Amino acid sequence: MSTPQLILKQRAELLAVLCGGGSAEPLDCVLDLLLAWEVLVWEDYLSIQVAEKALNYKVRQLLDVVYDKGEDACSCLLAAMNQVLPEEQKAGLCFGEECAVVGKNRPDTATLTLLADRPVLVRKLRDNIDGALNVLLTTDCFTIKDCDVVQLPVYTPSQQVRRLLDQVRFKGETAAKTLLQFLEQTETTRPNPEDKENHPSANCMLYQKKLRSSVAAQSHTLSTYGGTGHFSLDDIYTDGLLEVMDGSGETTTLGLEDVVGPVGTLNDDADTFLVSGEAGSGKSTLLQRLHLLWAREALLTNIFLLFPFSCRKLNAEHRELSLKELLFLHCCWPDRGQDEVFQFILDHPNLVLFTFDGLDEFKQGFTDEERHCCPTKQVPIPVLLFNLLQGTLMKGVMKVVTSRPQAVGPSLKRYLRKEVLLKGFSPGGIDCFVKKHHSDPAMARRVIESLQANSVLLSLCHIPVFCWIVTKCHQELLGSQDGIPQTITDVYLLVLQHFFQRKSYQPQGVLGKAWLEEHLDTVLKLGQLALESLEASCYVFSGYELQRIGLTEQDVSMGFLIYCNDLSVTDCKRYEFLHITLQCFFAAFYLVLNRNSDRSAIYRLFQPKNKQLSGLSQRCLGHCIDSSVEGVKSHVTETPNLQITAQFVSGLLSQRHHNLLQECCPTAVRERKAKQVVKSLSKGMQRHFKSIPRPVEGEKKSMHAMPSFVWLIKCIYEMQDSSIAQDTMAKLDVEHLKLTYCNIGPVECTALAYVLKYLRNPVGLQLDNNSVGDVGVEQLLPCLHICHSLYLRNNNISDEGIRKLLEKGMKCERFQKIALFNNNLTDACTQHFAWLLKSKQNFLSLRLGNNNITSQGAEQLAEGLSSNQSLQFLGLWGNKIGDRGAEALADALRNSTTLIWLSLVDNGVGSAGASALAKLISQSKTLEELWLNKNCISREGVECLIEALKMNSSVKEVWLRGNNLSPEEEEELSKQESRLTF
Ligand SMILES: Nc1ncnc2c1ncn2[C@@H]1O[C@H](COP(=O)(O)OP(=O)(O)OP(=O)(O)O)[C@@H](O)[C@H]1O
Repeated sequence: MSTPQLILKQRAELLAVLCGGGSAEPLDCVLDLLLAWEVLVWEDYLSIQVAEKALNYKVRQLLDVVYDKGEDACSCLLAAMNQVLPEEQKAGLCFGEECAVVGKNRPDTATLTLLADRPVLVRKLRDNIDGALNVLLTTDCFTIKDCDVVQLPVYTPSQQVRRLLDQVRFKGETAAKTLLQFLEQTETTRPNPEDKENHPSANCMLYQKKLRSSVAAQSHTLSTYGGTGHFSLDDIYTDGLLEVMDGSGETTTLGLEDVVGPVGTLNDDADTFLVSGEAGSGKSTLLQRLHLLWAREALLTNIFLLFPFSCRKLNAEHRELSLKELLFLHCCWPDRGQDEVFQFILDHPNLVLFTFDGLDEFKQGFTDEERHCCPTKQVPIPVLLFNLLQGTLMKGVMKVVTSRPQAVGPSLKRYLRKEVLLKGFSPGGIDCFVKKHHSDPAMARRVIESLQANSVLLSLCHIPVFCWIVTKCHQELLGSQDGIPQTITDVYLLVLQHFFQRKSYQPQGVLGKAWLEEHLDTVLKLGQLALESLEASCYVFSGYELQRIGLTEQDVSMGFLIYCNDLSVTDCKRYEFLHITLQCFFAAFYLVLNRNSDRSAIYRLFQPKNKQLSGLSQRCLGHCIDSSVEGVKSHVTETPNLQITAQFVSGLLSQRHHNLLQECCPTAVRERKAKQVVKSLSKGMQRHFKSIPRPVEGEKKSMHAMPSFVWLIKCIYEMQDSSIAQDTMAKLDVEHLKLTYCNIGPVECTALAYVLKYLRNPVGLQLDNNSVGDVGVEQLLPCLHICHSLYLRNNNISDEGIRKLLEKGMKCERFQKIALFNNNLTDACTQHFAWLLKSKQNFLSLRLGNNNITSQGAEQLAEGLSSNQSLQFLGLWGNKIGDRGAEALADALRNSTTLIWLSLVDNGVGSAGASALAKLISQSKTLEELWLNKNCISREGVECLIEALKMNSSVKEVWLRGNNLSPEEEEELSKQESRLTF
């Protein structure tokens, strides 16, 4: 194969390796060589190195320019890449035959010498840029402005040298001569820089060792278990569901190792990887696992240094710091050669990774208003963090950030390389976690059985933090006399009981009925701390703050607060709640039980957008609020925590917990607060309903849920009062309810069904692109009777979920349409659809695209279709039904008097299938559109279709793009029948 062909064939791979690490260094090195070998002339170089263009643009430009230059230039490009790329990146690439770069005569001008020696000069000058600039300045070859252009801190030292060389060339022969003379003079006195470049020095190696061992120490146990029994991360870590979405909305499941891999990349030029997930979905734990595996050299082996940061802890850093100080103070300090280690970091951004856990907890919302690119200048922490995320500072260093989705606004999204969604545990993950948690297999089995017997509880366990609580409180759970927990408030009350029980002197399981009253003082103090600090976005507390609130050592020993595992240099002990959701729970308790709270506290909680710090919080938490941040527009990241708190407030004020709370708070106060909650929920819903636009003529009245709609529904669910749900839904009048991309998992499905079942009129429920799963499907069943259509595209649903859904669906008179594109369905689900079609003679639309249905499945479906006289739309796009499947379906549909639309796109259907479909066409009086794109139908098959169309007047279009036909055949056949589209 010729070298231009080689380049063309491997274009994607070459692009990937030259852009892969996000660093421009490999491309720059290749350009240096090509300039030196005279493959590129200066104009070519300028057309590639366009300052404002992204790296991938430049690489593409290089490939195009060299390709146009022909065979020799292409050979040289491959040779240059072979020389520049590290061995592991060359695997799988073909560089063609070794190309001898023809030795050229020594150039006769200094300017040309700079080009010919460019690769060597970059290495030589890197450690002496200041010296070179000095000489150029004093000889008047350069102005101060020229020096500034070269020394922009955003450049790595190699890039600074290249800018210097470019500038010298621009200045002309005198400047070039001056630079060469300078080099000659300094040459003899310099140590060999080449060794330094490729191999980290002994000091760097030592630092790496120290960093690895401190990261390992910090990450090997799970912090939530501190004080309540230890689990090493190895013993308990269970893989969560990780997904990434590409630009076209398709999702792919990922492994931990792919979090910083290329799959799902949306922006080649960015270096920030976001892992987003709801509260307690396991983001911090995932990061901890990543850290531990790096420290053990089991993952991210190409990363030389990994610096872990917690945004929670960065909140407490009020000093202005430089990047160097941030790294060394907050992670670990080099024992030797600080400057050398830091220089190594600056020179090798592609070997460094930063992680920032919990961006949602960072006090200040992301902004890119203040640019900062100097690694040694001290600036406030937010400026440092935001510039790192944008890549203005330390371009090329990979950054992994975790956050709840609500905290990631469009301004940050622009700087994301990709977004990975963490969706909690799969059903298999729940089992695995319980087994890891209980070393006694019999106990594990009992817990799993009790979960399986209660689908509400099972749905909660998809969120790891709930799974942890449920598993941890198994004793209270299995022996509960108050019924099985239904809501997250129930689950967190279990935790409370569990912790108090541990410290009680009473025998196991007999915490007195008045247990809350007994511990009320502790609960209220913890509640006060929790609420005040939530309002101030403060999650770490000093001993002084605990004292101020009156928390004693005994209160702390209950285990709800843990020591904050902090690597940074501060001597005082600091505390945090076991998990942020527990902080929300205590805050809710305080709002509910505190007799002195101001009367509008509940209303304010349900209007987080208008949130203002209460006088109390301002007074008490002045020290928590970063003075440098005051005055900056308030950020919205605490809203999710306040929303969780509101959920708990709703739950605690529900009638179900009347007995528990009756001795702790006067009934009249509680009832007043409960009324406030109901009023707030009702008002919140009204706001949503008012936002519903008037339907355009001919279209359905439809509501696209705003983000807080699901939250309000969850609050109503926590109250467990059907009359509230009923009253709310009585006011909703829509035909279509759209909840796509709303992070709806099984827990949300439970709440949705609880409320939506009271809708007055039937509705189309659109839940595409969520994580409903089989358990979520089961949770939706109580509202299926009110759904005329159910859209569940891309939701991880398998055959078992469908079995349960259709069992109920068959009995629901109004249920007429279902869309299940892109789930995990196989032939095992088609018999259920066949029953549905047989038994429901008003069913209209069945869309099963992009699943794994083969000819067998199609045959099963055909059985149902042959006795159905209602179906109008059947979509099987992207399955594998083949000719046999197409024949079975065509046979079964021949007697249909209702079918309007049929899609068998991309199903491996050939001419035999087409000729069976031709018979369907010849008999059908209703079919209007037949979609057969991307199959393997040849001329013979199309001719059958043409013959059949002669006898049919209902069909308007037959789509045949991407079949086995030449362009000439397509042209000829479309002339014969205008309804065919190729
Ligand atoms: N992969 C996992 N394996 C085992 N346990 C897990 C896993 N993920 C989470 N957990 C459990 O759930 C708890 C909460 O998880 P974690 O703190 O990682 O969630 P998070 O998404 O960071 O929450 P938040 O957004 O509220 O800070 C952990 O302390 C641990 O007990």
